[in-house]
Amino acid sequence: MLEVKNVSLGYGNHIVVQNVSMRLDQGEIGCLLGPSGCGKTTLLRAIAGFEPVRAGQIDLQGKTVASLAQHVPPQARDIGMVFQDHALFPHLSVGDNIGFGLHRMAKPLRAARVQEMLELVGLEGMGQRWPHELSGGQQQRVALARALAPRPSLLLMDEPFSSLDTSMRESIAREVRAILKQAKATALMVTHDQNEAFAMADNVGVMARGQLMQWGNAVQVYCAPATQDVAQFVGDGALVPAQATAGGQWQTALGLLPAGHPHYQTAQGVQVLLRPEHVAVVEKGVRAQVRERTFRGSHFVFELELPDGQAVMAKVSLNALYGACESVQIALSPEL
Ligand SMILES: Nc1ncnc2c1ncn2[C@@H]1O[C@H](COP(=O)(O)OP(=O)(O)OP(=O)(O)O)[C@@H](O)[C@H]1O
Repeated sequence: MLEVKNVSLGYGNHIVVQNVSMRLDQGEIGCLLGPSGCGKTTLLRAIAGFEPVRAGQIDLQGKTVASLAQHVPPQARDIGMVFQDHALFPHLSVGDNIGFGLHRMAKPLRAARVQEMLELVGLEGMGQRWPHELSGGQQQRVALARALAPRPSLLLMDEPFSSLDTSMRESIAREVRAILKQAKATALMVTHDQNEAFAMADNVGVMARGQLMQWGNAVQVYCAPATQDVAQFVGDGALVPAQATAGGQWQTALGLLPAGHPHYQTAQGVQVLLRPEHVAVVEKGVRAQVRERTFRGSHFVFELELPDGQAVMAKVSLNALYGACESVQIALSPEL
């Protein structure tokens, strides 16, 4: 459906996306996730046709739409777009916003399609309203309906929930996922919010410094980060020094980890990833000082410091009443 092959992109003399390859199958939802400035939006814009490629090629439905030799303009790519700020037309009703891209359709067919889209996004009976009469989440659903109405072969979404309240984003992302699945749409979203990406995507692409570091489902990306950048960007945790044992395991300050535990060759030697759930507060273990305690609803996450200054994090039950600066004993979780 969408295939990006060894694509590099840039502005002036500056290359900002390097040798990225990825594919989305029909009906699949992908998310590009990464820190600010890593090149996510530039890649999305190139897929839409707003940026030329510097190397590589982009295929849509088996046809090359971008390469050094070819550039199909955005309007000829059969792509729908949803932007950060919804970009609804304030002087058009909700129904006319949704029908905007359907001008070539006969009027009755167009009205029927608008009705169908209103139902799809759960806004039946709101076609006559003005955009300003809707909540932020409802406006976002109108933007989605407008983008999906012409049945584009690919939907691109650039930070579509960033103007919404943080507490709403994850639930809206889940809602939008259900709508996209019902419409059997193929979609690619850009976000820097991992909860949003995990709630929305079949596969997540993690970018750092212009490169796609990993493309996989949420569990793969969280449990087996392909690179140090992915380990640090996705989820909580700390990278701690480790030495290989004769048996192929990893020796750390907290004990032995299995050979397959996520580990990375860094400038400081091999480091292993310790997620908060990998570390437990115990009665007898290694002494550590609590630096900070964050409430996470079902548990606390403690930020701890070992005697050598190494930082680690631990997932701790709510009945643990330790506070900042207190000393605790920690060990690797028995589940490891
Ligand atoms: N029009 C432009 N001209 C020159 N440089 C640009 C332009 N747009 C983006 N850049 C640069 O390209 C790099 C990638 O930007 P891009 O917007 O793709 O990142 P991003 O990952 O989407 O970031 P954010 O999450 O902050 O939107 C950045 O270093 C940025 O400064």
